[in-house]
Amino acid sequence: MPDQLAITPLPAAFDLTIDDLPGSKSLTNRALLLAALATGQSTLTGVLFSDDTRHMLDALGRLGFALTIDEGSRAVTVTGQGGAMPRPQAELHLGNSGTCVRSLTAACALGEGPYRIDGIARMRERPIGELVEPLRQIGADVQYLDNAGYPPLTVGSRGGLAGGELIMRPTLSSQFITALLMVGPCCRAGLTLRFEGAVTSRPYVEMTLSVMEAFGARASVDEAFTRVRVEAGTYAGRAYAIEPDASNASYFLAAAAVMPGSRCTITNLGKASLQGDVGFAEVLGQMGAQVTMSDDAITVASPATGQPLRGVDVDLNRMPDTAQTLGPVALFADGPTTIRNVGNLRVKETDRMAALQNELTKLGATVDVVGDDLRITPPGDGKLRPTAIDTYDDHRMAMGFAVAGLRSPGVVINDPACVNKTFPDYFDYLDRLRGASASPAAAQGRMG
Ligand SMILES: O=C(O)C1=C[C@@H](OP(=O)(O)O)[C@@H](O)[C@H](O)C1
Ligand SMILES: C=C(OP(=O)(O)O)C(=O)O
Repeated sequence: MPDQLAITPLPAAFDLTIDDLPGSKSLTNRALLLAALATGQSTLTGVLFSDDTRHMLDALGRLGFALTIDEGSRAVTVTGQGGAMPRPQAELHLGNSGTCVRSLTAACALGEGPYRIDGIARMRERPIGELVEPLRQIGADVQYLDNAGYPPLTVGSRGGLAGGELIMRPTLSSQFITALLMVGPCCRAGLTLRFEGAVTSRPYVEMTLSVMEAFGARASVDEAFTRVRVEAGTYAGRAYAIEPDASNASYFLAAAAVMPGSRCTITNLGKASLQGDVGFAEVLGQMGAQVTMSDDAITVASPATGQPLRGVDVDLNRMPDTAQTLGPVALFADGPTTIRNVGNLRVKETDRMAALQNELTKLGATVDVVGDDLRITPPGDGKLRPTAIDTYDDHRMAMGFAVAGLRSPGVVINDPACVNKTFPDYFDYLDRLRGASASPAAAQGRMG
């Protein structure tokens, strides 16, 4: 990919159905790890192949699990070892993948070790202490190799994890809870987590429990979501189909919302999804976009003729990865947009609060960060300033800001290859909108 990619505005409205969106990163990495912890073989279909999932595949290989990878048909077969780690030691390099670093730190605590876990420079700035402390309490030996509370680290245990009950105060990332839950069945006494306070990014924890149950775990949650109990037991290998990635669907749905007269449908994703990010379509709906969602399809069309997008005041704690989709959409609204309760954006691929503020400001918006909230006021004259967008090695900066360039001239994406983290073919999919922008349905302005 080039160092910079100019996004040219679409020539006309588009009408497009995407029925082959690549698989979910979150589901792929959960299913791969649970398949490895299970007894017997699992075949996963709809697998995402991107940097983050290649790190998981590579790690499982280094840990000694047998994998058969068929990238062409998006399938992976994993031979599980019933909760055992085939190799007693390994070195894992996990890039900037939070899902890998957190879940593999917990899983490696099942083996003797030491297993060494590390990532790129940014990963060494992403905290992990809120996972390490509870892991130590249930029998893991974790040593920080550089800075306390951050990778790199080594992990292992003498004879596995005891389990029992853990009190969890609010964490910066739900991935710590996910990591603990996934090893829950392999703990001698099972695992009970008691949450003191709200669980951040909660739909991801619910997703974890759903995938665990699909692989045969027994788990229960109370109605108020203050206690989760996972029984000791064994995961069972199975065939598992991975859904398309809902976070990555958000960019195409956003494009339909901002491009007058346009419509986009994503299939195999809808109300029945395990991914909280399907809720982003409803945020576009609150802004005035026309939204329909069935069990297995989502359609978003721009507001009815003559209606502008409205600014919105929304809590995105349940779907933080969509903040970088909403930010650029907010530029086209008729008033300010407030994104609330997203403080943990500061510890993701980059400091996403700062990155959003910098780049939206370059495009002409006024952006105020107040505590864990972001307030975005679009340019007063309604026109975006042509500019090169810095992406901070963060795939979602590239993907989200490219949407603005579909409507407004002069948007250039720096380092577009950063999309490889979760969506290597992103710009090819974006070109499909261009291809569909002269389609007869769109040209007739069917969406009003
Ligand atoms: O569990 C997961 O698969 C994820 C959880 C979220 O992280 P946080 O819980 O840190 O918000 C999300 O941002 C990330 O992309 C994937
Ligand atoms: C935050 C993200 O990734 P992770 O935490 O898994 O590195 C993301 O994909 O937006």
